[in-house]
Amino acid sequence: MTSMLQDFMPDRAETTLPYFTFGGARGFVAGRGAARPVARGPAETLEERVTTALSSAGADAAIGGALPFDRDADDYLWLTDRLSYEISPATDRAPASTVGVQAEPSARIYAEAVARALRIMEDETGDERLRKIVLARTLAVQAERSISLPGLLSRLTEDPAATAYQVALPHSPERQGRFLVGATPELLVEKSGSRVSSFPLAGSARRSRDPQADAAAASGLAASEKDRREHAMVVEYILDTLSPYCRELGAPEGTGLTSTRSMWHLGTRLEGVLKENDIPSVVLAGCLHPTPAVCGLPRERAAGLIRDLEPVDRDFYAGAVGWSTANGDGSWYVAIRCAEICGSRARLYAGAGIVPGSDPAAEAAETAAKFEALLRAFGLPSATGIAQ
Ligand SMILES: C=C(O[C@H]1C=CC=C(C(=O)O)[C@@H]1O)C(=O)O
Repeated sequence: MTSMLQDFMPDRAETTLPYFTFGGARGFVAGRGAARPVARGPAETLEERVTTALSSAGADAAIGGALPFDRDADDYLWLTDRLSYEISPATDRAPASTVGVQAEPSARIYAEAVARALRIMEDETGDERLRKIVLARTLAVQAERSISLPGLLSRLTEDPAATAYQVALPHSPERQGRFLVGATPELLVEKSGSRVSSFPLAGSARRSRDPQADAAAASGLAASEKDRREHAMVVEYILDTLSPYCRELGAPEGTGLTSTRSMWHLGTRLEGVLKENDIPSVVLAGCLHPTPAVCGLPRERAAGLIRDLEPVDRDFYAGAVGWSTANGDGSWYVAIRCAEICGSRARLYAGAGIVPGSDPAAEAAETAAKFEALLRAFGLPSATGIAQ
């Protein structure tokens, strides 16, 4: 049986799917041409593996793909001999007609896990105490037939505030032709020459179709002390992690409101100037991820608890996806608002940051709101997963 992955393996003609693709309404960057996999490994060895791969590559080559949530798990990157800039793959094709949606875990069980995390935070003292954890849940979608990736990606480009993406994931005997497809509003790190930037998001409110209710949701978020605390931890962590690489780094505009079609967020644009221009953007992404926007603080403590409290493995959700050219320039995004697609099955992921003062039911509702962009792209009702 021919897998979807085989359809775009290196030796085949440039046919359907690129190795990785990122873009929006204005166009796409895609990895094309001859390609080979970068040796796989954990975050610790990323720089060494990337340097080796690029040492034999041409000036137009690029590395792109996905870093998993777990820093000890193997990443999945491709070295392609060129990037191509393409117009959006506009298509009316519906992704698929869905036949079943199952919340895993249910919103109720998720809220219980949030309550447990809050109790842990309350009970702990000292520097190593848990200060923030991001807990996620999933929706398992079964479609009638194979899900159309161009159809899904095309629908995801409709929100100009997000970067739509599709990256190949490693396949196993049971799961051939897997992809991560999503539309993320969160830039992990971008490098252009000596300039580096990041746009961390944390702190959320669901948007409303009613303009008055929408404005109230925005001003409620801007005034929320809990959300500002949740956000500040991410900004501080990114500043601390990037500062050894930078001779200038700051947040010139401070923290403000930003929005996608379905969510309001607190966001802070960080801008810096690198000490060394040739550090690959993928290496910077490897240092930063997973930030407290998707993991927590302290990072290792939160990652361990996430493994205990979440019943479904995150795999590449909440990792990083992006591309890096031969001279190191490129863009890496936080892999959120996404679904893992494999044939006729999809698994949607959404998480929410928990800090002292969080309310379990409100966090469950927030994850439901974060599913909305993907649900809309699938043509499913936005209420799916709220009460399940
Ligand atoms: C973890 C996710 O969102 C992060 C990004 C923005 C706002 C977030 C929040 O308010 O909790 C999360 O930190 C997700 O969408 O799965």
